Amino acid sequence: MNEPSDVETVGVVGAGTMGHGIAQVAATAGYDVVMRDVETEYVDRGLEGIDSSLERLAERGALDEEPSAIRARIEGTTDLAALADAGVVVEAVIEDLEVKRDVFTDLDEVTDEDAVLATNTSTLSVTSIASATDRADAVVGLHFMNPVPVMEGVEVVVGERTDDSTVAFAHAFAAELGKETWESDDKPGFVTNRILIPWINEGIRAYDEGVATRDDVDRGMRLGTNVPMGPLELADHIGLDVVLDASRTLHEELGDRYKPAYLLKRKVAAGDLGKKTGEGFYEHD
Ligand SMILES: NC(=O)c1ccc[n+]([C@@H]2O[C@H](COP(=O)([O-])OP(=O)(O)OC[C@H]3O[C@@H](n4cnc5c(N)ncnc54)[C@H](O)[C@@H]3O)[C@@H](O)[C@H]2O)c1
Repeated sequence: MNEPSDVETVGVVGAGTMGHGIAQVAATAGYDVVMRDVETEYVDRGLEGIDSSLERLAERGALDEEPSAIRARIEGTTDLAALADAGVVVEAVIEDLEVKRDVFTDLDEVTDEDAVLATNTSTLSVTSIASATDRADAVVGLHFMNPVPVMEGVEVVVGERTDDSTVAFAHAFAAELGKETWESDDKPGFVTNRILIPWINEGIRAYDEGVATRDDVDRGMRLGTNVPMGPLELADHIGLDVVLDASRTLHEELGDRYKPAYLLKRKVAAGDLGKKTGEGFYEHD
């Protein structure tokens, strides 16, 4: 098993909202990073996201290095074999168990046997993902929060077969990235999404059922409970498709109190996914 301090290269699979954020914080912490997505277009979009985030952080004086120096440590690719030298790989592809299991089977083949394989899943079973490999002891959940460069916490999720040394690695690696951690057993939604997802769905229902306007649902929760974002703003920020996938898993595993809101399903069916498509509950530039 690797120690985070021995790791030189971090692999990231998926260059979307979370993947490119994870690549950015790993490079900022000094690691070389290989970020892989399925199409060049998605890789390029992820790299552009990193460029603009690094520029913003530099303007605020939040970086110890020039953005270009950090950026030079990140290689974007569509080639899975480019992850061969990674000491740890964090998977952040879409929230679909079969897609994630396929990715882990591939990672098991291409990476060194000492490499730790982590999943950023929001709600899926780490144990089911790990069982697609021959190294379930070295598979762990590393659940980063969005936006990754800003949020301080990472949830470490312990699967049925995750070895204690892998859990220790996960905490230490997150600390190397400047994050604080907490630990959750491999139960649907872990700590955060088990509680957050029904909160978001209830906010969508309150809006849909005319309890208050969109803005007042969010304003009410911001001003009334001191959260930084109301449920509808937060849903746009996360991605309505991601919220719906998480809701469906929780509903399936935990019953009716986790049923996805009707309006959430309608927005996703219309392709209005929030910030990433420019329209969700709000319009975004
Ligand atoms: N968005 C959030 O707020 C948030 C927070 C925590 C965790 N997560 C979890 O992180 C994961 C990614 O979510 P996201 O919001 O970044 O989604 P996203 O849709 O922004 O990005 C997913 C990316 O994965 C890529 N992809 C799909 N199959 C792939 C494959 N086989 N190999 C490589 N890339 C592949 C897609 O092309 C896309 O670019 C999900 O499991 C999600 O539940 C999301």
